[in-house]
Amino acid sequence: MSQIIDVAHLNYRYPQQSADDLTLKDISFSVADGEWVAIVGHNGSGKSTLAKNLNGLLAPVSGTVTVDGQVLSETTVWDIRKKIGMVFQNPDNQFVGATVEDDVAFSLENQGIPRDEMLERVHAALKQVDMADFATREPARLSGGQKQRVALAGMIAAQPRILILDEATSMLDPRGRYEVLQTIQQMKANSDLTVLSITHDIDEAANANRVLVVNDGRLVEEGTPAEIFQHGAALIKMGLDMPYAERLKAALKRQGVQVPATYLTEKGMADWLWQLISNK
Ligand SMILES: Nc1ncnc2c1ncn2[C@@H]1O[C@H](COP(=O)(O)OP(=O)(O)OP(=O)(O)O)[C@@H](O)[C@H]1O
Repeated sequence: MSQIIDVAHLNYRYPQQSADDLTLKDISFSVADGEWVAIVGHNGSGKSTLAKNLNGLLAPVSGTVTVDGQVLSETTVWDIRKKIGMVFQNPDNQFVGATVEDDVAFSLENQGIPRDEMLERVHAALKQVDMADFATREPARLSGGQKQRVALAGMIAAQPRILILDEATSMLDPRGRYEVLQTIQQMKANSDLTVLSITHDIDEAANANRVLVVNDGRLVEEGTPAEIFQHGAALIKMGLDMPYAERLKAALKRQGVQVPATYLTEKGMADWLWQLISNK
């Protein structure tokens, strides 16, 4: 698989920081075309700053960001932004339309799509996030979770090559989060979408092909969800919750039950428990 994102030795500092201080410290990683990568880490570790460096909202002190073969610079930034859809934690700052449908349509405006097709795509996207009934409402009057769904609908309609989700499901309840993740999976199945999701949600991270852990501006771990979740209680130090299967294992261990040392999914734990019970 070819690389769609390549970050090399990225250093970033905010203007008000002193010259010897950095928010992002020598970050390097690549993302393959079509991959789903989760970025996890404590509050304030630099995840959002990293996301904003990827589409040129912030410019690094040194290091390079290459997207789809183009090195990010003042001249390539507009080309690159067309390929990246970003959904932030607080969608309020992203709304531009007077109504929900206008807002979703705005994401398509610069693509020169005929009006009929545009309307079709807007309504299909709103339906996918279960917001079709709100098409003519004012975005400002929606709940936090509904706003996140509308922001996601904008990205579904725009069909970017790369989707960056910055805590984009944080205001949804577990069911809503599950539905949105299913929608993104579907988007991925229908196109060669690459997903980068910044999240505290363990299920969102578990859906990824790979997990990157950021701590104090540095990339400190990288692995498959299984490799990362194997860290058990140390996950909490990395800014992640423990997956349900790991919490269950810890509780069984406290009861004196010998549990497998390797990471198991919920299904893996269920199979293991079933075998344990059947053999008694
Ligand atoms: N606009 C800004 N100006 C100055 N410092 C900032 C700015 N935005 C963020 N920071 C600082 O940069 C560091 C990294 O913040 P960032 O928002 O990237 O972290 P994060 O990992 O995304 O956290 P969270 O999970 O809370 O969103 C923090 O110390 C934060 O206070």
